[in-house]
This record gives sequence, structure tokens and C-alpha cells, in this order.
Amino acid sequence: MPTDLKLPIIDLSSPEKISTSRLIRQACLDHGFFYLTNHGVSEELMERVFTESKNLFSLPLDDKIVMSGRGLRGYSPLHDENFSTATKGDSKEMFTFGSSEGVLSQLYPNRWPSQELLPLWRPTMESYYKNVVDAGRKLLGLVALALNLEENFFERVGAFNDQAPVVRLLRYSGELNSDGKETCGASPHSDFGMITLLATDGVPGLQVCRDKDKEPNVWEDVPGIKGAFVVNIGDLMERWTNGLFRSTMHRVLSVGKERYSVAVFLDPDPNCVVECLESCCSDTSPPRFPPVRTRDYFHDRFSQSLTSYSSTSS
Ligand SMILES: O=C(O)CCC(=O)C(=O)O
Ligand SMILES: [Fe+2]
Repeated sequence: MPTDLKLPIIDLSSPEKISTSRLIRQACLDHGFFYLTNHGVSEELMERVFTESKNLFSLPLDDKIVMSGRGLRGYSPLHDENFSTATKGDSKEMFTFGSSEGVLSQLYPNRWPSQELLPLWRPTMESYYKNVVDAGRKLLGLVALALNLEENFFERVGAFNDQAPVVRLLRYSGELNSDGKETCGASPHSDFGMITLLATDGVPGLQVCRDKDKEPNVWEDVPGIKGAFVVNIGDLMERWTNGLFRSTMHRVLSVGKERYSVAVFLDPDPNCVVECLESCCSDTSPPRFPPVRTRDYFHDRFSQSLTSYSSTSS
């Protein structure tokens, strides 16, 4: 039986920036995961987002399929994403959207459900986007302080802006294997970007594996805390920090119950080159990863994980 992981709780509203950034540093070194409270996104807005998400996924498949868009925006059906070659794909549906402004929105235009079908959908989601991105900006400022950088570092180097983050609504069908084997709603993976802010409906299933090299993998449950985000470090942040901050492997196990969650990926701008921070390398600890442009890195990762992406991209 997996045990609950006791993750640190970070209060984003604390005026004590330095001590908060120290707590974040420790959480990122130890777990790569923490809870975020008092983040400024109201529970009322979160509830509306979950209601609209359920409304969308409850539409007939024909109405959803017309909103498919190469995996990166719009609807992705069950089994589209797969991080493991051994399975038929994750038992989840997804809907992804981003900012309606900027270059990314021209490359990958948002797909919105029709106003006749879901009149409150777009305003609710756009409001959520704005609110979470504001929280994300504040959080990244503290992450920068945690790395002994200037608070606006990630904006200054062109990594963070209002248009690069992406929201992913998820619905896990909850189905269990008839043979009693573990079934994954989301197979084991690490997130690609800088940082992820996750809200769930309280149904369990999220688990982390703190040491992916240990066989067999040890999985620990991450229970939800009402109103709090579960935050985790992504692979590009791990690369920036030369592995100091951990992009921890996680998965969602099916528990025989439908589950909804909303992940906001604070991805770097596609043109941002991610290379080891000076403060994170030395003669004795040289850079472990070569510099990489975010766009190229994401292209490789999505090609490996998303069927709808690899079937249409070159
Ligand atoms: O739904 C969850 O709890 C986790 C989702 C997740 O890990 C992801 O979409 O990357
Ligand atoms: Fe994830």
C-alpha cells in the first residue's frame, strides 16, 4: 500500500519573501513537489472551471472531435497520450488551450466550444488562465530568489511571459483492468516545462516516485488539499538548475472512479534557450545538459508522447 507523501505547504501570500523562497528551495531539492496556498485564485473560480470542464467532456464525441488540434490545442481523445510503449495509451481525455494572443496562438490556434453549446465556457477559462498566470509570475519570482537570482530573472531572460503558459483540462475515465493489474490514467512521466500548477477534484490517484532509478519503483500518494495547488518542477527547470531542482516522475493511477483535474504548465517561451545557470555549476559540477531551445525540446518530447502530434508533424 502506498503511503501519503507529506509535502511542504508554501503560502504565496506571505510577505516574508526570503524565508518563503528558502522553503521553496528545500521543497524543490527534496521532492520537486509542494502545495501552494493563498495563491489568489478563488475557490469559486476553481469550482466554475471544474463545472465547465465536466460540461465539455460530457458533450457527444462528435462535438469534441471537431475541436481536435494536433494535440497541442483543443481536444485529445482517450489514449492519445502515451509515455509507455507497453500500453495502449492513457485512460484520459484532455482539452488544451493557451493565450489567444502572441505568436504561439497563431501557430496553434485555440479551439473553443461553440457559444451555443457552452456559453460560459470561454469567459470562465480565460479568467482562470489570467488568474493562474498571475499566481505563476509571483511563484516564479520566488523560485528565482530560491536560486539566488533576481526576482524577475525568468521574465528578463525571456522565459516567462503571459502568452507561453498552457492549460490542460483532464478527465480520467477511472476504468480498472479486469485482470486486477494497476491501470494508469496518466502513465509515469515528468512534466516538460518550468513549473506546473495542478488543481484536482479531490478524487485520489496522483502518485510520485522520488527515485526513478530504484527498482521496483516506490510510489507515494499525493492527496489533494482543497483550494491548494499541487506544484511540481518540470524538466526544463531541472536542466536550468543542473539537476539541483528535481523534476520528479509522477503518474495518475485509476481508482475505479471518474476524476477531473486541471494542470497549468508554465512553459518557457518557445524561443527561450535553456542552459545551466552559473550559480548551479562549477569546475567540480560541470553542466550535465547542453543548452536547448524550448521549441526544439518540446518538439522532441511531444513527438514521443502524443499520437496526434507525431502523426501530423514533421
Ligand atoms: O491529473 C493529475 O493529477 C496529474 C496530471 C499530470 O501529471 C499532467 O497532466 O502532466
Ligand atoms: Fe504531469
